[in-house]
Amino acid sequence: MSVLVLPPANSLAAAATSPKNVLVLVVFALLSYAVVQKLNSKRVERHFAEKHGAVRLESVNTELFGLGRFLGLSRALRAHKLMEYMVDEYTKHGNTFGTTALGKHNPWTVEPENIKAMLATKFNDFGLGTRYDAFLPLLGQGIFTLDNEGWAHSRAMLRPQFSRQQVSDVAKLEPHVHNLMSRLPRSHTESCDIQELFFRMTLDSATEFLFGESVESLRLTPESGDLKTTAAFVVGSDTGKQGFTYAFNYSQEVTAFRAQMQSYCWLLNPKDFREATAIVHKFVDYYVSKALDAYRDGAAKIEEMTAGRYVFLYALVEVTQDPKTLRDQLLNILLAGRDTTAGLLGWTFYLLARYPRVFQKLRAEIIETFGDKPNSPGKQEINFVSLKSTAYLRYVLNEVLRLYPSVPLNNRYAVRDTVLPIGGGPDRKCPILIRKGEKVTYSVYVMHRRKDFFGDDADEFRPERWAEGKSWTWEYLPFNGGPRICLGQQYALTEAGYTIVRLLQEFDTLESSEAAEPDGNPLKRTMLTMSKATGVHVRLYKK
Ligand code: HEM
Repeated sequence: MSVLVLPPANSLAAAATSPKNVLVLVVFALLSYAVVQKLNSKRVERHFAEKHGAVRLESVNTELFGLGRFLGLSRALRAHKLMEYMVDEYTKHGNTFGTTALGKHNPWTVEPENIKAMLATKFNDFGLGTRYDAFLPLLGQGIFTLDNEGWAHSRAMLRPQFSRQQVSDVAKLEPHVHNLMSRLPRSHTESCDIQELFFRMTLDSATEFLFGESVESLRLTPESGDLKTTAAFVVGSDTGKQGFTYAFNYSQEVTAFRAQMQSYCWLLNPKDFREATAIVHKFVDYYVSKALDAYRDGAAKIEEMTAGRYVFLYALVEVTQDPKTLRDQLLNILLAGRDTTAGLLGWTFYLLARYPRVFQKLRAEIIETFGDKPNSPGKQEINFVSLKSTAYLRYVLNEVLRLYPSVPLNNRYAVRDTVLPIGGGPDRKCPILIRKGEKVTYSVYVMHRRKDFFGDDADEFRPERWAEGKSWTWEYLPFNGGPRICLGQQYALTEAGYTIVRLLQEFDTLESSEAAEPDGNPLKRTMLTMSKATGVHVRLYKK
C-alpha cells in the first residue's frame, strides 16, 4: 500500500506565488480561454451553416491586429480622401468583404439587401453600438443616440412634431435667406464661400424652429466680438447667441472625433470640450425654462410667446415637462438636422457652378413656375406643395444626394449572432454570419455610384436620370430606411428647395471661383456628415 505524502502547506503556497509559476498559470488560462472560444466559434459557425447556409467572411487584410488598415483609413480621412479610399476598396474586394481593424472583425457592405436587413427586416438584431457613449456629453439621451425602448419612446414622442403642417411653413425661412443674401458680394469679381454661409443659415433656421428664437449667426461678424470668448456669455443676449454658436460648433467637432474613436471615446474629454458642452446646455436650458414657465401659465401665454407660429419646443412641452428630456431631444434634433441640410446645399451649389447647363435649366423652371421674386403676379406661391411638384428641382436634389449623400458612411453593431442575406462564398451570393458585437459598416456613397444600379454614367451629375422612369428603393438611401428613417426629410427638402428657389430668382449667374480638381474628386471632409473640405467658393450675381 502506497502512502500519499503531501508537501508542507507553506511550500505549496510558495510554489503557487513564485513569479515563474504565476506566469505559467496565466499563459495556461489564456490558452484555455482561446481554445474554448475557438471551439465555441466553430460550433456557432456549424450551426449557422446548417440552418441558414451562412458562411463567415474572410478578412481581406491579415496584418497583426489590422493595424495597417486602420492607419490607411486614418491617413485617407486626414487627407480628405476617405471616399476615394473606400471606392478603391470595394473595386478591389467586391460589394461585401471582411476586414480586421484594431484586432476586431468588421464586415463592410454596399449590398442593398444587407442594408435592408440591418435597417428593417432584422432591425432588432442590430444597434448603434458605441454611438451613445460618444455623444453622451453633448446630446444626453435622445432619439439620435438611443436604442431599444428609449429610442422607441423618443420616436413616438417626436414623430408627430414632424407632420407636414409643422414643417411646411416656408415663410419663416425667408428672414434667414435674406440674411444669407446680404452676406453675398453680388459681384462678378468677388467670390465667397457659400458653404460656410449655408452652415450658418441652417443653424439660424434650426434654432428658430426648435427654440422659437434664432441665434442669427449670419449677422455675426468678427467685429461682433470674439466668438471664443465665453466669459461674456449671457444667455438670452447677443453674447449668449455668439457663445452658443461657437460652443455648439466646437463641441460637435470634438463629438465627431469621439465617434470615430468608438469604444475608446472616453479618452477624449478635454476641459474646453466640457466647458463648451456646459455652455450649450446652459443656453438650451434657458429656452426650456421659458417654455416651461409659459406652459404653467396656460395656453394664452404659449400663444403669446410663439406669436402663433409653430415652435418645436412649445409643442413638445405639451407632451413632456421634464427639462432634461426637453434639452436632450432638442439637441439631438439640432445635431441631426443642421449639418446634413447645410451639406446638401453646399454640394448643390458646388455642382450647379460646375454644370452651367443644369443651372440654366433649373433657373428657367424656377422663373417659369415662381417668377423672378416672391409673390410674382400670375405665378405660383413658393410653398411645400409647389416646391415638391417642381420636377427638375426635385431631380437636382435627388441627384446631389446620390453623388454626395450627407451621411456617406454608417454602421450598425450586431446585438446577437445573426445572418445577412448576401456576400459570402466563392460566388459572393451566400448568406453571411455576423457574430454578436461585430460592427457592419455600409457606405451609401459607394452604393449610390454602383454602375449596375445607376448605369455607366453613375459618376456623372445628370439630374435627368430621375425622369427616365426607373425607380430605386434600397439602392438609393440618403435618408436611411426602416424604423429609423430620417424624421426630418421633408423639413430638409423644403428648406433646401426654398433656399435654391430664392437664390436663383435673385441671381442669373453662378460661377465657380476654384480650379477644377485634376481627378474630378473634390476633397471631402468626412466627420459625422460630409462637406467640401475647402469650402464652396463661388461668384453669384445678376448680369
Ligand atoms: C439633407 C438633409 C438630411 C439628410 C441627408 C439626413 C439623413 C439622415 C440619416 C441618414 C439618418 C439615419 C442616421 C442613422 O440612423 O444612423 C437620419 C436620422 C435622423 N434625422 Fe436626418 N437627415 C437630414 C436632415 C434632417 C433634418 C433637417 C432633421 C430635423 C429637423 C433630421 C432629423 C433626424 C432625426 C431626428 C434622425 C434620427 C431618427 C431615428 O433614429 O429615429 N434630419 N437623417
